[in-house]
Amino acid sequence: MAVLSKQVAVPKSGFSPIPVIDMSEPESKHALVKACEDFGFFKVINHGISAELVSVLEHETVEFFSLPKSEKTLVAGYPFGYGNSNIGRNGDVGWVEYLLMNANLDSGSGPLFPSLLKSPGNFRNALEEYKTSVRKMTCDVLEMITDGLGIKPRNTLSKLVSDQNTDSILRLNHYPPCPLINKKTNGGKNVIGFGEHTDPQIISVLRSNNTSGLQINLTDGSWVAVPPDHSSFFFNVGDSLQVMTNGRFKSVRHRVLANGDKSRVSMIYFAGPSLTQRIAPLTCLMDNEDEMLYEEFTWSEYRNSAYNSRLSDNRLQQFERKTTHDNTLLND
Ligand SMILES: C=C1C[C@]23C[C@@]1(O)CC[C@H]2[C@@]12CC[C@H](O)[C@@](C)(C(=O)O1)[C@H]2[C@@H]3C(=O)O
Ligand SMILES: O=C(O)CCC(=O)C(=O)O
Ligand SMILES: [Fe+2]
Repeated sequence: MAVLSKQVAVPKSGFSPIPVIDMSEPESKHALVKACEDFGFFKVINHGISAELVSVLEHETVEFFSLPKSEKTLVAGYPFGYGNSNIGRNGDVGWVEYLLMNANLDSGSGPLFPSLLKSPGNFRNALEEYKTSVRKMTCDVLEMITDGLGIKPRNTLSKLVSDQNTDSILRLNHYPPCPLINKKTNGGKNVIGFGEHTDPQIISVLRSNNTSGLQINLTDGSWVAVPPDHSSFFFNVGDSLQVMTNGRFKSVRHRVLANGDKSRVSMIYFAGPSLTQRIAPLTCLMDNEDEMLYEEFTWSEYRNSAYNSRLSDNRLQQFERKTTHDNTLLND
């Protein structure tokens, strides 16, 4: 596995500022909107997803990653399939192996489905049930957000990701314990599991085992560790939702640091719209004097441009509009 070892800022420790949203409490909608504005990140509890389903999928995922490398690479591919160390096609590497799958309702598990497993049927069923449950929870969260924003109809956002033909992805990540994290040999430097980035889609839903590593970047530039919680889900605002809210919601930068002792296993559902969906600030969220901060684009255009970029790039920059304020400054 290729290694990227570099000195990274030490995250704040102690009390965790990560907002916790109780899905069984309708009034959480206000805290939800504030979390999207202040952090672009929140943890969801009382979500109603079966712990049994999640633990079966985790078990099957661990089984898959335990296969010999020669077998896993039988399902290697791009953009979907097994990958190891290399993230995307533009030179990014991390201490991670992964399985990326199309999460469309009608995609089935595709030709890359790992039939090499002892019990492929269990893995396939767990994946299908997980995608269905997580998509439903994502729609519930997006509807709570629309309510909190005072937008009607309630499905303004959820309809973008609930369809048969949305461009959603399911990613299983495995970060093996990293022997390079040893103070004597590398001077206590961190090893990057998954480099800092924002997610291009509308919203992402992450569940991991109890191994730490995920960090988010606060608006003051500092990194904060996200305490792992295997029974909860973590949501992060993606670039497309930042644009649709005209910058009101923040697409949070995040990264994963490798762990010296324990493996981390995570599953992330990236809720994306259909390829032809127009992404632009929602006029119902704008006041008369507000200016659109972004040029409009289709999800297909944005996805193509994102997949040609490096992980840490600011992908939205090229879609930012010059505002009257910028033009005034230029003319002064
Ligand atoms: C370096 C890259 C990997 C990525 C495609 C990209 O060119 C830039 C965006 C990356 C990202 C981040 C969120 C998701 O993990 C992902 C699947 C996505 O949609 O955008 C990855 C892409 C990837 O791993 O191929
Ligand atoms: O594995 C994780 O915990 C996060 C990975 C991530 O951010 C991603 O796959 O986009
Ligand atoms: Fe991510």
